[in-house]
Amino acid sequence: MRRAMLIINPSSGQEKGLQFEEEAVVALEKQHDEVFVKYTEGEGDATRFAEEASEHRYDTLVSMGGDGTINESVNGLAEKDYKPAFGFVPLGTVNDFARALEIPMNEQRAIKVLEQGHTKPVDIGKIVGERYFMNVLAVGAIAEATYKVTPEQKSRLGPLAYMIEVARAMKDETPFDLSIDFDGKQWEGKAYLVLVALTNSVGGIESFAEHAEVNDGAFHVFIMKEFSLPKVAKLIPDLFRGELKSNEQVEYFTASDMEVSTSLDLVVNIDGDEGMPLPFEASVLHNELNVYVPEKE
Ligand SMILES: Nc1ncnc2c1ncn2[C@@H]1O[C@H](COP(=O)(O)OP(=O)(O)OP(=O)(O)O)[C@@H](O)[C@H]1O
Repeated sequence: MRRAMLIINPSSGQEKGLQFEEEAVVALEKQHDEVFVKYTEGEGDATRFAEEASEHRYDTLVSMGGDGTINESVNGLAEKDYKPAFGFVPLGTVNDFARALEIPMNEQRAIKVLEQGHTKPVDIGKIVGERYFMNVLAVGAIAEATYKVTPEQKSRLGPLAYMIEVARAMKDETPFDLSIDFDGKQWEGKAYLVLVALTNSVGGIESFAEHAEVNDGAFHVFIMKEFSLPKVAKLIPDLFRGELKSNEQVEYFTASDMEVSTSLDLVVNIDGDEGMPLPFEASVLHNELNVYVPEKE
């Protein structure tokens, strides 16, 4: 008897979830005897539903929503003794996790991926003692600028809305003292921004950490060091060419475990949402979840 749970956030992606409910149920019924649908009403619901799916040993958990809903679902599954296979239909603005896994942005095609039933093991990030994440951690006032993006800007401009706020913040930014202990080594220096990417796609830009694989067991750490104006101009072309890690304004390394502290009162941004004050410790949970992905020919 195979059972699937389908979590829908009815408010995600301009309320597209309910529109695709029936199609998703029909797709899941191809490989499951029973499909239970749960609707979120607010923060924490997707986590609770995912915990329930793990506790009651569902074979599959599927979430339809934006990165917020997917993140909450992953938080309900990570490090549980029993974990259902996890699938999702991206309905958000940025959908970094979907981009990294090559899950189509088109809802019907994403639902087809569930029907094919092909899964692969994927890494998850853990902020020790706090929570889990799938895409990226960011530290610096530039990262904090992303909180200023309103839902209206997001639906009007998409990922560009974030870039505009970041560009605004860069104008009057000052560097901070940063210290990262990682895998028995240490990096110390002045920085404007630190990004810890678990996948290639950051802020909707798939070339950000082009070489990152979803299950390489590594964080890809990018530190934007003190920059001089003529040189900073090269950051943008390098970013879109997938060469950010070799830019001379950027320090790059990989790590599987790291502790990050700074001189300023900064808060870590976790997958686009405000997290907790520094310092924090993060580690990679290698091959933590089995996720539905398109089958490669
Ligand atoms: N029924 C609901 N009505 C309103 N908000 C909800 C409901 N259920 C969950 N939420 C809230 O929705 C948020 C998650 O939204 P999510 O990120 O999935 O979609 P989105 O905002 O459309 O996507 P994105 O952030 O990528 O644009 C959570 O903060 C959660 O509390």
